[in-house]
Amino acid sequence: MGQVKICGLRQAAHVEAAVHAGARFLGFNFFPRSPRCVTAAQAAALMADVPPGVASVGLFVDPDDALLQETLALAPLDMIQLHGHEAPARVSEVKQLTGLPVIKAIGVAAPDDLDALWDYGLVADMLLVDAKPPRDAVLPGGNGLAFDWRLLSGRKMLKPWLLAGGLTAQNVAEAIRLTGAQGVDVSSGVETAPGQKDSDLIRDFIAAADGGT
Ligand SMILES: O=C(O)c1ccccc1N[C@@H]1O[C@H](COP(=O)(O)O)[C@@H](O)[C@H]1O
Repeated sequence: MGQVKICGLRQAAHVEAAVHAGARFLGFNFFPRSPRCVTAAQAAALMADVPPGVASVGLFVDPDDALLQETLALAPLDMIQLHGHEAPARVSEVKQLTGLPVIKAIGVAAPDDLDALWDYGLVADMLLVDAKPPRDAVLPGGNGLAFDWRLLSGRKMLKPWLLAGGLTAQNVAEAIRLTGAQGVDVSSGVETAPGQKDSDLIRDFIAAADGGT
């Protein structure tokens, strides 16, 4: 089975659905402007029954040290996802500060955006290749937008990576086929409205991703 990350979880029933369906990563969103945002205490409660072998990932956008430390004091995350404009040096700092592996999200819209995959591959533990958000977007991710997956075809990566951006149960197998991704990450595609996850959509997505890998 390929690796699936279900991001932006806010309810225990959806955590359970994701775990039972075989998700390897669960994403908890700490970006205040997101409709998927949770507090550290809420994330801690959601993580309480997550079994070993399933990683709890904290999603942050340009976090300062205090936010990272305060969140980790309550929620024992396994990994940090950085989804803002963090420079490579900040990725290294966050790794050192938290002692946790870091997933760095890279927005892709055109071939020029691909150079960053190499630069961040030198410092991050895992890469997350997402669609670049539109200029006027409120959210730097989680917009349900895909990019031209053919840009990644045959691309050598320095680190393990997840494909994200506009993935759904309907398109994930094709996305995996075109990019060679060994893992995928989804938020909007398993929701009925922004921030409203759906257990059936989570199960359908994981089954479809499994069929594609
Ligand atoms: O989901 C959010 O609200 C979000 C907010 C800020 C940064 C990143 C966010 N989500 C990440 O974006 C990918 C792609 O989302 P989608 O499937 O296209 O909706 C998602 O998997 C999250 O990792």
